[in-house]
Amino acid sequence: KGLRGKEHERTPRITSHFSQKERVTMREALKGAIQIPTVSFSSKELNTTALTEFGRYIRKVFPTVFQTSFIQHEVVGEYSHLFTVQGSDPSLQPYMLLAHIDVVPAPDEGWDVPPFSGLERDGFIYGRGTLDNKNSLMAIMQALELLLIRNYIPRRPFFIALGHDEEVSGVNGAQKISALLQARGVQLAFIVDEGSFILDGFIPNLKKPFAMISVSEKGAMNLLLQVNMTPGHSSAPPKETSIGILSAAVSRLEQTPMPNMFGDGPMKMALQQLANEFPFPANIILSNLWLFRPLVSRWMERNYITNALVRTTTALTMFNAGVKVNVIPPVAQAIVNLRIDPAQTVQEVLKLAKDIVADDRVQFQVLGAFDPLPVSPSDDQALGYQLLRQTVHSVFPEVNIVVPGICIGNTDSRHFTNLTTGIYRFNPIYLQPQGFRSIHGINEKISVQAYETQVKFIFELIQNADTDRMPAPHLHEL
Ligand SMILES: CCCCCCCC/C=C\CCCCCCCC(=O)N[C@@H](CCCCN)C(=O)O
Ligand SMILES: [Zn+2]
Ligand SMILES: [Zn+2]
Repeated sequence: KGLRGKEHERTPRITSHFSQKERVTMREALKGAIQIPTVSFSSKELNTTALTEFGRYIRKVFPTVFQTSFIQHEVVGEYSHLFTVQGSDPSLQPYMLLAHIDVVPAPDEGWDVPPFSGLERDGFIYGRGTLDNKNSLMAIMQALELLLIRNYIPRRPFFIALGHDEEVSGVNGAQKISALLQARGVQLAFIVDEGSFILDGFIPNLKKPFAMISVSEKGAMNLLLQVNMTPGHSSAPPKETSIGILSAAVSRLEQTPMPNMFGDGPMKMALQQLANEFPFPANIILSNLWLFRPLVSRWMERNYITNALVRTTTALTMFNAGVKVNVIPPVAQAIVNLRIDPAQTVQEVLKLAKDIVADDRVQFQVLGAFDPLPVSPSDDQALGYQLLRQTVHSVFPEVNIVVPGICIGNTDSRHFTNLTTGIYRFNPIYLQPQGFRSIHGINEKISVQAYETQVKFIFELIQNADTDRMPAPHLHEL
């Protein structure tokens, strides 16, 4: 199965029809992946046994990928995987499909079925990772396996990168893969990663689902706030304690939202492109943002998810104080997790936070921070965006709106800005608000049908990418 003599040869298009046996095999393969508890608790606490087992598992369920001579497989950072698919036309710029192996913890409480059972119930496969992100990982590998079984030879070279520590920063997985490719002089046409969906029911009055391809992602900052006071006997307390001062400070942060930044970024473009899908008068309002921008920016604030799309969010996530019931606490500490709007920077947000707290007794320490990601192109010449748009239209003919957006969470793709300006975050599956809450929450699940469609999507996308022409021009879906 080498590429010798196959240079520039086009293999005929293969229809994405899967046999009953293949459909059973692919769903069982996903269940098996869910059963391996590749949990990242912290950057120092990964389940390395499970990560090793996962490496063995993908070799077992995708044998053709591992046996194909024009595909090179490397383990990076001990547990991450990089596949280099040569492609028969090296003159075409490569792209990358990205997914991650690790998942966040999932205590059994609250789940209808145990989170690592991979059980199927009423047409859904349940478990941690079914939406974030073993569905993508398995669909990418499965689609390639099925294409190879059908003797498909990709024209355009591409990489598959499977990070093992995305949930705790990606520094030992995605970041090392990125450095390795940079050292090899690789430049990518585009990257497709997790991070957005075909959104259904997120916007009141908008009945139709639409695909949102995230072209940027928010920055982040973990801020430690600390107050030190002289300890003493609780029978004669001072007027204010470290706990009281710190509580007031974090409460001010929670009660004072960061400024609404809705303006010229991807979200404005998204709402303009969605305008005609709304009933009167919202359609008129959204088509005339030059006039109604203040009204729309306030409307976006009303729901906690759309609110996250227009401003830096402030989440109080940890609080620690006190050593004994009758001791005035010497120190109180809190951690605030901020997600930074693409129109702001870490430094601007840090200053805003200090101004809101406005109390010199509170010390600030930035535990970790990075700026928002640059906005990837979504114009007619943006190959990655147009290929995704084309593939959405063919695999989901009922979805006629594709818009650019921003990703409110962080993804491994942020480690690849050195290799490409085209980073697109998109999972080809329908997501309702309930599904959104299940990500990192309880009863995360994917329908068997949605997973099969995700495999079909990647199967089509790989073939669509094997073109040297741009997909048909973008007809503004207004
Ligand atoms: C007008 C349109 C309304 C749209 C509503 C938007 C709905 C948002 C949909 C999906 C967002 C899901 C985000 C999934 C990606 C999150 C990945 C993730 O959890 N990353 C972690 C990384 C942690 C790294 C350690 N620092 C995270 O962000 O916490
Ligand atoms: Zn994820
Ligand atoms: Zn996650």
